[in-house]
Amino acid sequence: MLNLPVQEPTSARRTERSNGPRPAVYSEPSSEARTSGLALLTVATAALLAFAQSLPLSELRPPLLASLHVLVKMVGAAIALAISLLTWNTRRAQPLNFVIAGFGFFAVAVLAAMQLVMAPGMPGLAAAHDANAATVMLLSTDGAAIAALLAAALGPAHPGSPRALRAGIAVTGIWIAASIALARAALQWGPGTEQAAAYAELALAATALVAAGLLFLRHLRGAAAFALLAMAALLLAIGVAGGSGMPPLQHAGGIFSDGYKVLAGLLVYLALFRKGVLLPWHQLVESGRAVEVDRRRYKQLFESAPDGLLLVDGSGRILHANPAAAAMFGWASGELTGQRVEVLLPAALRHEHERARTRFDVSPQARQMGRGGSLTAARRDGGSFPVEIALVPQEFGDGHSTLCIVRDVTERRQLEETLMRQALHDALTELPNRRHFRDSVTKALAHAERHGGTLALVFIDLDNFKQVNDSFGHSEGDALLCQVARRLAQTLRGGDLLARMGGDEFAVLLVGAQQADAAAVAGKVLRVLEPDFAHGGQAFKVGASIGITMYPTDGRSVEELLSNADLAMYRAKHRGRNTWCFFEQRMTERLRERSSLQRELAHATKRGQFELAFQPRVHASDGALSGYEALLRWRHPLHGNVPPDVFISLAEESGLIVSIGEWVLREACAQAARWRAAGAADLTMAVNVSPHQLRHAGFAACVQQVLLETGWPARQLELEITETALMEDPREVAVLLHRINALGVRFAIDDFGTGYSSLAYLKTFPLHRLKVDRSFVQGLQVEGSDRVIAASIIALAHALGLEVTAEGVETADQRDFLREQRCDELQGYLFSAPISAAQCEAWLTQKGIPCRQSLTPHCLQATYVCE
Ligand SMILES: Nc1nc2c(ncn2[C@@H]2O[C@H](COP(=O)(O)O[C@H]3[C@@H](O)[C@H](n4cnc5c(=O)[nH]c(N)nc54)O[C@@H]3COP(=O)(O)O)[C@@H](O)[C@H]2O)c(=O)[nH]1
Repeated sequence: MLNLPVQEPTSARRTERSNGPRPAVYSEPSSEARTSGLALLTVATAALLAFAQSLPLSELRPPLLASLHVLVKMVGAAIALAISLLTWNTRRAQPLNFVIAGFGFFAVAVLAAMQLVMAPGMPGLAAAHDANAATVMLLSTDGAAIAALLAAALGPAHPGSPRALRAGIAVTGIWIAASIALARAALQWGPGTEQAAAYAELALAATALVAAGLLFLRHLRGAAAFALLAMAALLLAIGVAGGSGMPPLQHAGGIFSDGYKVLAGLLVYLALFRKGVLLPWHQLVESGRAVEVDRRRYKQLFESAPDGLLLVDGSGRILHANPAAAAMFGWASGELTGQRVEVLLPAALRHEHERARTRFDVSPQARQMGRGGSLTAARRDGGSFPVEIALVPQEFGDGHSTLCIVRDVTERRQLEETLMRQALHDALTELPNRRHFRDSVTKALAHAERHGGTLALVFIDLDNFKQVNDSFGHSEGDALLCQVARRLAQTLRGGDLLARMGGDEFAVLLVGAQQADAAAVAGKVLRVLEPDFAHGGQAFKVGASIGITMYPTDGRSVEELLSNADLAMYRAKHRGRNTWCFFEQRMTERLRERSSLQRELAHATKRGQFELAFQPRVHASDGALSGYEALLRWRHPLHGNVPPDVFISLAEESGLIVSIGEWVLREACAQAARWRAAGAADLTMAVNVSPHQLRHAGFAACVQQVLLETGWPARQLELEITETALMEDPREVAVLLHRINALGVRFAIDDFGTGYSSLAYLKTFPLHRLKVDRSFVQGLQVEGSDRVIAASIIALAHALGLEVTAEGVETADQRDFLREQRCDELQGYLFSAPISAAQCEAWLTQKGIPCRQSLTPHCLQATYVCE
């Protein structure tokens, strides 16, 4: 059986000793029944004594009577001595008032013995047999007993300090010495002191009665031992009063008087015995039982604890191991006892552990679970596993030992690793994520700063990914991202950190790289993305715009480097995508300028800084005017004309495009209505619509409202929507366009050929026109793919029942080719640049509604070269 160390730690015992005896011994349990039994016994004995007093003892012969009296006195002295010895031996378990009472009874014992020595017929003192001296001794003895009981009644019930004990001993000694001195003085007194002695006896008896009352009062307050003392004081009072005026010996009355005193002494002995011996013994038995209960409880806890518990002695030997520890380390229960604790460690760690244990033994300190990190432990079969331990130094009487609490953290460690992996890696591509990347850059920066190194951050944003995602669905998009991640990972070196920053953004950290290295990596990235990506029978083309920042020239913190790389990447996008760009300081200046422009844009409408320009569209067949495209112009008081390419994107970023777009729509329709009123009845007004406007819930209502307000016929309003905007959320957009189309409004798909539209979806939109992007038109001069593409787009549009407008027509060759391909409408500088409303009005007024008439150069005062 496992014997747990349940004794109190020596340190605890030391503390207790220094604090003196436990106060618990004074919390005497009430024992009313036993006290009443004793009271009955006392009363019975007293009654017996009273009865005995009626016996004819006085008829006994004087020597016999004297012997009997001496015997009674000897018993009394012996009891008094027993009381004082008991008190001395139990002085640590007794309260101070009882100890002082016990010391008083020592005086009683000594003085009673002297009385015996002084008795007639006893060999003894020189002054023996003197009646006065004997009376003094008797009075001193009785006085000592009564004083002792008074001390018990009035004295403090707390433990006595050594000083108080010494004082008690001194008083006792003084009392004895004073009594002897008085007895000696009494030798000089003449006869006739009997009367005074009788009064003194009566006074003592009265004092004993007072003591009895006080003791009884203390008994009533809950201390059972005082009941015995109260009864003792009462018997003493009877004894003292009964013996008053009698000669000390050879008198039957004196024997009875001393009998009461003997009885009183017995009760005092019993009271002190109960207090000093019985109660502590009961408490000892009780605490022994409690200790046993505790021992069982702790044993149960030890054995059922889910953690491994090992009690290891100072030499590293296992004293006890609980079943969980045995199971954890692959040992049978009980086998670990007696083993060295190092058997639980892999061989390679044992020596180091022994040294650490020796250091620990020199100054053992408790260690909390997991504080010292995790350790590797060994199973009996040689397998290892991670553990955390807590150490609790133990100090018992048999030397110090250590309780080791061992926890197998294998599962927790696996979970932590999984969580850590999830927290630092992208779930889709399994590449390090943004957080991981930032952490790595932070560390690399710290290292580079210390060692004067360099870093390059290559920020990669895929071109056209959004269109793929929107057109072909997210699963295709995800598959494409995984392929991109694989290709990038394969093309980079092992030491380079490739991360997915989110969406279609990737980043590479190149430690120790110079500009040339970063440029080489950017070039490699573009090359590796060049071949088509294939998934689900589809082929996708994905390019990338790459921004590069260098440490330390372009920034010194992660935030700065990342945001500058982002700026450089945007620059690359503006440069036409699929290229890379190093960060330059002026990019941040441009950013600042853009922010300030964006703030001013918010006030441009109410400050009247917006104007519309109108670019004519002509019929390809005869060059007759078919309509206008409204184009927004921002006349900035300081910056002059801000190009729409700049401010439209700012308006889109800030959301201002919704209100600005509404202003354009209203102005364009109002203007067209005025021209209509002037006779230009059949013209179409085309207005550009941003994807942000389409996403705005009130767009359809806004169009309806504008048409109502301006009176412009819905069928003569054409909303131009870019291919990309259509494909952002094709289903939602189709629903919206059908709602607006129901009003009669027509739709043109703008910049066709630059985006990624699905022909399947094109059929679902209520489209009327397709505008061929000017990038194809401008490539028509030379024989090549653009001619083929433009021709195909026109044919496709016609096949879908759409009219075709070619944008950016600048030369007659372009016009002729487009005519040949049966393009319906033409728009471009060849016919007119965008012109102001006033210029258009001047022309309309002069010519009188020239609908379906050839435009002439002079009338539009613009670069107009129509034949
Ligand atoms: N959502 C809105 N977008 C608008 C609005 N107003 C303009 N825009 C868009 O801004 C982009 C730039 O427009 P802009 O600078 O006005 O350029 C237009 C023409 O000036 C230009 N163009 C026309 N003919 C020629 C030509 O022969 N050669 C040549 N190099 N450029 C020419 O093309 C632009 C019109 O393009 P498009 O809209 O695709 O028909 C532009 O994307 C505008 O759409 C607005 O109110 N809302």
